[in-house]
Amino acid sequence: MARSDSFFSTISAKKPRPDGKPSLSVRERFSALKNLPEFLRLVWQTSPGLTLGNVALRLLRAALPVAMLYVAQLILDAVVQLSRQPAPERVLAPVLTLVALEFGLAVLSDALGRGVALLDSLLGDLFANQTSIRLMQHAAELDLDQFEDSAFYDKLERARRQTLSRTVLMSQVLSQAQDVITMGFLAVGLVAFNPWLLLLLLVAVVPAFLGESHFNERSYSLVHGWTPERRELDYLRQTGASDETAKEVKIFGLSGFLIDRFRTLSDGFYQQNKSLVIKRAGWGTFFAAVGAAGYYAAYVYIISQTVYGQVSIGQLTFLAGSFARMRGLLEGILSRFSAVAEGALYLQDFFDFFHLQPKIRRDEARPVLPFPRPIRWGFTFENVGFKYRNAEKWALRNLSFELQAGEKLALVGENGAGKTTLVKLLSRLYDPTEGRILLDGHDLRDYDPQELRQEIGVIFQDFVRFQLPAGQNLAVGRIDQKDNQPRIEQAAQQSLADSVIAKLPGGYEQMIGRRFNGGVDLSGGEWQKIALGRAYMRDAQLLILDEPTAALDARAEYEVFQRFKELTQGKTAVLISHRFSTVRMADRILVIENGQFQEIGSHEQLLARGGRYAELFRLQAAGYQ
Ligand SMILES: Nc1ncnc2c1ncn2[C@@H]1O[C@H](COP(=O)(O)OP(=O)(O)OP(=O)(O)O)[C@@H](O)[C@H]1O
Repeated sequence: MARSDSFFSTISAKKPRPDGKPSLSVRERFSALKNLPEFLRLVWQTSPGLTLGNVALRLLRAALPVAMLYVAQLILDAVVQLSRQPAPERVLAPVLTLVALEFGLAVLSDALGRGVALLDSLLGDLFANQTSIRLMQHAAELDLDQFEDSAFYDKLERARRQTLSRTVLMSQVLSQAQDVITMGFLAVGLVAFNPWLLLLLLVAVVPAFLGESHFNERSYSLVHGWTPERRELDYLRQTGASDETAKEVKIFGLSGFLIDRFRTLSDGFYQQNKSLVIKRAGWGTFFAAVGAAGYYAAYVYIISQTVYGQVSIGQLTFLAGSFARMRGLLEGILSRFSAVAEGALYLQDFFDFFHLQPKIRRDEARPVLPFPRPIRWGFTFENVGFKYRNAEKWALRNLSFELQAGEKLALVGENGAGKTTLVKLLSRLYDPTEGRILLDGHDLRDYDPQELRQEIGVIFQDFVRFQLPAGQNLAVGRIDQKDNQPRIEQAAQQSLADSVIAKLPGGYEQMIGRRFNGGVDLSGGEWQKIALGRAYMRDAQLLILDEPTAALDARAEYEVFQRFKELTQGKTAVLISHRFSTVRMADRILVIENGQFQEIGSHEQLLARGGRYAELFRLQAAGYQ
């Protein structure tokens, strides 16, 4: 074998992982075990009853192998004894009693095994469900900004993927404890006979353990390092075959492109994994042979002791059985140790994810102001600047203006000008990088973000098309009112969604979207009316509509805005639109260009001013002539 391929060179070289980090050392692996107590605490919290039952059954089961071997020894010795007596004096009854005892133990062992498997599976299912829930809860608390960080996504992805493997880890840890106890029982018998046998056992098993743990470490490194690519693979798989993308994939003939990329990535992983599993199989065979040699050496020794009359035939079977069993157990314990250590490493990702804390949250150390009801003066932007994570360019800079209480303000600007960003800052999905935003004279950060969001109704241009029944799709605007049918119907009337719902076969109960059975899809404009209804579900003091009518026909748009003016009387509203027919209805219009303040004023004032707004307005008006 080439030097570079040898096990010893790979174990010593600390090869870099595909993600550039060095591979994990044995010490790192041991230190990952520190995650186990916290993990076991979570298992216990999942169900103390099932956990206790599981441990009790496993303890009982741990004692059975040595008991069965001992009964087998008694049976053989009794048989040998009997065979030496003259035939008429032989009595079978004591032997049969022993056989019945062994039969009972065998049945008990099987029943306990099944009981353990049952409790493992129930506990595992509960644990997987609870961790998935915790995962969703925690993800919901985090900042939007964190979701835009790819390292965060990788963490989330690893944490999510491990929901199932963590239940495996749980039974591995419990089985480990069970096997250690069984080993302890068996070791007592073996040491009593000859302590050297125990040493022989270690010599037979330890190299296999080292090999196994080395390859586990490499396998973890490989999988860990490939997380971004595996995320991309999932994305490609989803894009290549999903209802949402099928239309464009077909029209643009994208399937070949997607499949090529998938093939390149998946082949890369396959090749790296293949070389690893081949090496693993080779070294595994070698170490298994070493283990077998150890076992047969011990066997020969025990046989010779039997031949020379040092031990009985029954003891021979007990010792040989003990040794074989211990070898199996020790191998299992050691290799499971590296699997457990590997699982504990993955656990690190899981806990890391839970240790991520949002920045935008109520600061307990800072006094929190009650949200003003009603808002008295409004919002003030003071020299506000914002840069997205990892972005070179400022999305907004030096922005100062006032949004007065009760005012309808329209935002105008070309694509990428920063309109949506402004709205995200207003609803505290992000905090400004520079400057500050005030509400009634106080920094927005002095209010509870939760309360602030309750007072704001925002419909974004990329609103979510929830695959839910029509009524609930509206109710997501205020989910605690999901059973308040009159309120849902009122919101539907206000947003014109009522006419859409009237045409659905199932009315408010009709599932919308094609993902689930019996779902009906809507047109873009119909979806928009539903989304708009979400804003009316709220009793918000500030309503923000980010291009709410882009997909509506001219008549619907006119109606929506007539209603919008009526329905938001006395409320503050921000409206983003590229249609000037809509924009001109606002009290004032703020024009932004390249993230910078350009001008502000009423439609008439801005036209008279002859600036950017007037230019854009005339440009659009010319299109209609
Ligand atoms: N999540 C993000 N990460 C990095 N950059 C972003 C992100 N979202 C927006 N940007 C950038 O910030 C700038 C402003 O984007 P924004 O969405 O606020 O523009 P907009 O005026 O709403 O555009 P449109 O009219 O196209 O909706 C753009 O240059 C955009 O590329």
